[in-house]
Amino acid sequence: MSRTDPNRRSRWVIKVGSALVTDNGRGLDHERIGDWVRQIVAARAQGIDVVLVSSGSVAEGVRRLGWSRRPKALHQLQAAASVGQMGVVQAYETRFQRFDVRTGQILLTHEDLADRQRYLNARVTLRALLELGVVPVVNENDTIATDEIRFGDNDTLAALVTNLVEADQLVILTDQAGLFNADPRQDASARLIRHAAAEDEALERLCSDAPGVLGSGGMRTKVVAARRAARSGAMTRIASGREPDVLQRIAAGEAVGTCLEPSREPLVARKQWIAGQLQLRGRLWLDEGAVEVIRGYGRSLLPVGVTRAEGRFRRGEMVTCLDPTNREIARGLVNYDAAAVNHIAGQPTGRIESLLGYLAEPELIHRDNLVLTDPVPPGDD
Ligand SMILES: Nc1ncnc2c1ncn2[C@@H]1O[C@H](COP(=O)(O)OP(=O)(O)O)[C@@H](O)[C@H]1O
Ligand SMILES: N[C@@H](CCC(=O)OP(=O)(O)O)C(=O)O
Repeated sequence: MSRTDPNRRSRWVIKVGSALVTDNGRGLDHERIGDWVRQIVAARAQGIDVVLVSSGSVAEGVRRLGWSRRPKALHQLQAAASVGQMGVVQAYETRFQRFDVRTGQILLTHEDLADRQRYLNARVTLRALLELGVVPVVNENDTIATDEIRFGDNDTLAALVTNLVEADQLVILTDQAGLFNADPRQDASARLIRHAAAEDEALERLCSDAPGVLGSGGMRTKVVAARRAARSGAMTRIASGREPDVLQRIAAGEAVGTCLEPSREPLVARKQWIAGQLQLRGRLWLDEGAVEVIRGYGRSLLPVGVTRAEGRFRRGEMVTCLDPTNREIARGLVNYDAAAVNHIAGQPTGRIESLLGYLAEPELIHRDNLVLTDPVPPGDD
């Protein structure tokens, strides 16, 4: 479902930082985790689907291994992440279980989101989890990511996940009340910024480079994350995870923390984002019926409405959709490669599996991934 669908539940990505999750390195803060879980369960009942991005694996691993401080060597960080991640996911799973809500672990690397195929796979999995009512718990796959390919901080990862699932809002919970006009650790007179434009590059200059002892990005990566999230039209909220009922108050519309708003209207942002993502790799010709349901009702494109395909595109790449008179009506990310599309063109969805031997998706292009081309006024072509 796209952001414009009136029946759509809203979607938040909630990121929680290491210091919060591990009570400043003392160990997983089960009580606080339980409190966020309670609020997430309440938010879901109000129509908000949540993807959780949680840090804490390294900090918790360091503690479990009995080390006195965060190591510098990558192999030690990776070992700590491997040990600590067990505790992080277990803590969420245990708490959600009390509300009869399932969780699913997703560990991502930079490459998973840079490579189109893997990007699409991650997206499909996350969407499937949300449709099943599961709360995905995401972290970077620290155990295999090397220095060159690491996100390094979960603020960046959370922003990319926000774009990936087209979330309406990215909520970054941290150990400060929000973004201040100077680092409150260094300047006691620093004031909280309540509202700003996410694209405002001057915000970065307000952030000191130093993260907390346990965090890795500091405030700068949060501000940059807000800018990234704004590219797909999402708003970012930076707030304290220690504030009572913080998530519920945000859901109720209260001005908690710092609100970083995208300047562009979400649909415009979303269109530009899809269009800016990829090059056109192929063309699909649609029959009149498909043109009508896509234009008129914003439906997904099914194989039955396609007459033929041209180009050497792969799954996940962008194709243009043409009407029988060669006029472009939409662009979108296709779920099958060119050979497969030509094989299933004109066929009902129920036959995909027997024709190809597998079913990647029931749609050729899901409506979430389909951007209508502005209609050409009569006589204007
Ligand atoms: N302008 C600022 N406003 C708020 N915090 C700031 C600012 N500049 C730097 N910081 C620092 O960023 C820290 C939060 O970043 P970090 O430790 O990485 O948190 P997290 O673990 O939640 O990701 C704060 O504790 C604060 O000291
Ligand atoms: N993947 C790492 C994330 C480190 C990180 O970004 O921490 P933070 O700046 O506290 O969100 C971990 O789980 O320890």
